[in-house]
Amino acid sequence: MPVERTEQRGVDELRKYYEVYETIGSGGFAKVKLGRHILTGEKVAIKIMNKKDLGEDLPRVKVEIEAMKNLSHQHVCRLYQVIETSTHIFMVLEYCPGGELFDYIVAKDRLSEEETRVFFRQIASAMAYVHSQGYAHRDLKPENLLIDENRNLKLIDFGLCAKPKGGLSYELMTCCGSPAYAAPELIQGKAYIGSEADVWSMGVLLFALLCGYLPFDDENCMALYRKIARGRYDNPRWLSPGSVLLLNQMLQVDPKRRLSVRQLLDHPWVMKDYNSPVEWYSRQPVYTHIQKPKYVIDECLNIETELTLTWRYDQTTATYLLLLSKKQKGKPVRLRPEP
Ligand SMILES: COc1cc(O)cc(Nc2ccc(C(=O)Nc3ccc4c(c3)C[NH2+]CC4)cc2)c1
Repeated sequence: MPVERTEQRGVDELRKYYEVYETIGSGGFAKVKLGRHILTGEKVAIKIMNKKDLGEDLPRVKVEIEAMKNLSHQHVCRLYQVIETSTHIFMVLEYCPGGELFDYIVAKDRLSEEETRVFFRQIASAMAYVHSQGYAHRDLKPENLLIDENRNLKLIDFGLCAKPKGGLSYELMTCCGSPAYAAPELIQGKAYIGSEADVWSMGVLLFALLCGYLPFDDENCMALYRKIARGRYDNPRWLSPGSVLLLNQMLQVDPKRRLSVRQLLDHPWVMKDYNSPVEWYSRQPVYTHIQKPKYVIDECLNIETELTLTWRYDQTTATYLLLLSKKQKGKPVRLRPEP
């Protein structure tokens, strides 16, 4: 079978369930296209990966898909369906029409402390949840935070996440993520704790939101590494004393002196104007097993069977989750009429 016909078969499988429109994002070995789920009419984002382009990145994709199957949270982009053919892997994801937080910051130059606090509380909520599930994200940056239709943030791209077998207190060695947001211990190749490295990245992100530029920056990679390892940066004059203090507590070179995510949740700066800690529990827990109603198979025998359904991330999962999403948005919960 010629390659192009095999490749076309891969895309045909996708088109059984989704209309596919323009490219809305691309990076590395994948591109993301806008799509529409035919059965429910709901818009989705479809991450398209050609296996022959993936090469040694294929394990990263598998890591991310497994992670996404265990993560369901109001500030984490939802995975609806995975379609794998001989040539492609398609990840059908929650659609976030506001695009990247990165572009939002650039468009506004920098954000006010009040607006930053709204976004930062959502980031802390997502990270506390991800850590509670035993994962470290390891690539936190404004490009990996999308804005949904209600101006809420959604964390994306778990391709570099880690779930140490012994739990998050176990040390990691892999150096990964984007240098400007990477913690000193990570870029120095030391053994590090994923959640502690994530807090450093959150500090760099908080600085970028409040200032509109990076605390550690240099075109030369080695010069950048030296600045991060030294941990010295200037606070612009418009930062409040509360912001300066919080940044200092997060951008501690020694990870043991750094704030934890849990300490962030009720930090005075985070609580200001809200007077309540960040809610990090998931409002949409992922039931790994959906309990079907018990059936009495045979009155005489009165055999009760519990049919449990596991998420297969197939068309059924996508249809169920997209109908649930429609219901949560107050839209009529019905399938689109046959064309
Ligand atoms: C877990 O979620 C993931 C994981 C992953 O590996 C990648 C993604 N990538 C996405 C990228 C973009 C979008 C998205 O919806 N982008 C989008 C949608 C609409 C518009 C834009 C971007 C930008 N211009 C305005 C219109 C969704 C997921 C997620």
